[in-house]
Amino acid sequence: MKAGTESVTARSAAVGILNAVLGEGLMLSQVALPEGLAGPDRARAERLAVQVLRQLDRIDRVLRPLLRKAPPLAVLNILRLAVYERAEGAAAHGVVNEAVTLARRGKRTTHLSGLVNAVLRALPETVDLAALPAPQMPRWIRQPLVHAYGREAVAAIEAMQAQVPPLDITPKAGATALPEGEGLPSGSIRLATPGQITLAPGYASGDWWVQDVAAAMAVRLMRVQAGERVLDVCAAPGGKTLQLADAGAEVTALDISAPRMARVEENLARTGLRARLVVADALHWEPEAGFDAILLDAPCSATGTLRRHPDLQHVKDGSEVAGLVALQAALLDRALGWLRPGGRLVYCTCSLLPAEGEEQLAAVLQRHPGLRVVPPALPWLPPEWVTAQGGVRLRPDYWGGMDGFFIATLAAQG
Ligand SMILES: C[S@@+](CC[C@H](N)C(=O)[O-])C[C@H]1O[C@@H](n2cnc3c(N)ncnc32)[C@H](O)[C@@H]1O
Repeated sequence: MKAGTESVTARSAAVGILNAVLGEGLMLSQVALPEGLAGPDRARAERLAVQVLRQLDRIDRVLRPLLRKAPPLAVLNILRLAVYERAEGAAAHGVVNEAVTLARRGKRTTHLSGLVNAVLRALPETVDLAALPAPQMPRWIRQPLVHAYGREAVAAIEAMQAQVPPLDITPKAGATALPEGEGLPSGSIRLATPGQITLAPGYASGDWWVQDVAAAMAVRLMRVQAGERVLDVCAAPGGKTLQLADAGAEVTALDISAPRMARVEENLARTGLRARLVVADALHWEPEAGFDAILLDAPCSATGTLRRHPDLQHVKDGSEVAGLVALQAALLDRALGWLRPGGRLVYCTCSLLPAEGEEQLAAVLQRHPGLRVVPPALPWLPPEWVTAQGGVRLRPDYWGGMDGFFIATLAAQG
């Protein structure tokens, strides 16, 4: 296959992804890529689509003055991709030619290939997306955040979300083979050049796993001791299960999804760690005995992961949040009943919304008067991250970028 054809294939798949996300409301993980798309083209197509989704508002600002009326979505997405590639420094003639070729090939776009040509030729010599205001989160996310954290914090979060996120890994205790990177204060490593993860030193030997620095903090806050009986309630795909097992705990990992649990199994096998796996609905399951510690990484809006999953803000509308908040409360109430006397429960969500964090904590304390918050005691944790209630609010603009998370440790009083 000629190089030109190859890149058109990746571009065409990228436009297909954009059409599915922005037209059909599919999450990126639900989009089926064309069969037979080669591995590198597949990766490139996904990367291009994610970058366009991350910069969508900026790209549309560049295009708007050049369009008299909005073209059909399939044409608009070809233009969006081309603008992104120009901003990345690709040569103008190559980008225009390939965009026009793409338009000509599509049944829904061929009649507008002339428009694609004209618009892209009218682009300024230099397309500088970074000079434009960072895209804003949709109202259902933005408004509660402005209210809770203020405009300045929200602007800092949005500026971070417009950037390509770094890749963090959690090293296994005693790991010998590690890729090059920056050691973060909490023990995670931020990779210098992520490249192809499966080829990085120590991947095959299971010396580490990919895990955002913020996600790893929930287990660090648990301060698990070797030999403790620990339950990981919503475990899959298992990054936190690995941490718990690596700390020497006797881990039971539970998840409602069998396919997702299969990934926990794979991760345990690669890293040589052990846990008992249970596929069950936590709202109906009952343990045989109480646990010393429980981690509840509850299902949530995932609004803390917009840096990595910019598709979410283009697909979701916030209508699921109330149901998720109710599910989190039900899971909390159930899991609290599985603690042995003196045990502790760490509740966390990768959400930025106070309803799934700070407010969820206030509500559980109200429902369980015997419960108290255990303040975090970790030397590297900046005190300003600790909330008035004793929870930890992690924001995407911290430490050069991390997932948004809320974490709180609960224990019975006395
Ligand atoms: C945020 S993810 C967990 C991520 C995981 N702790 C990790 O670190 O890799 C939430 C998980 O909750 C699971 N889940 C949702 N409802 C559940 C239920 N009723 N019982 C058990 N697991 C559930 C989902 O299948 C999903 O894997």
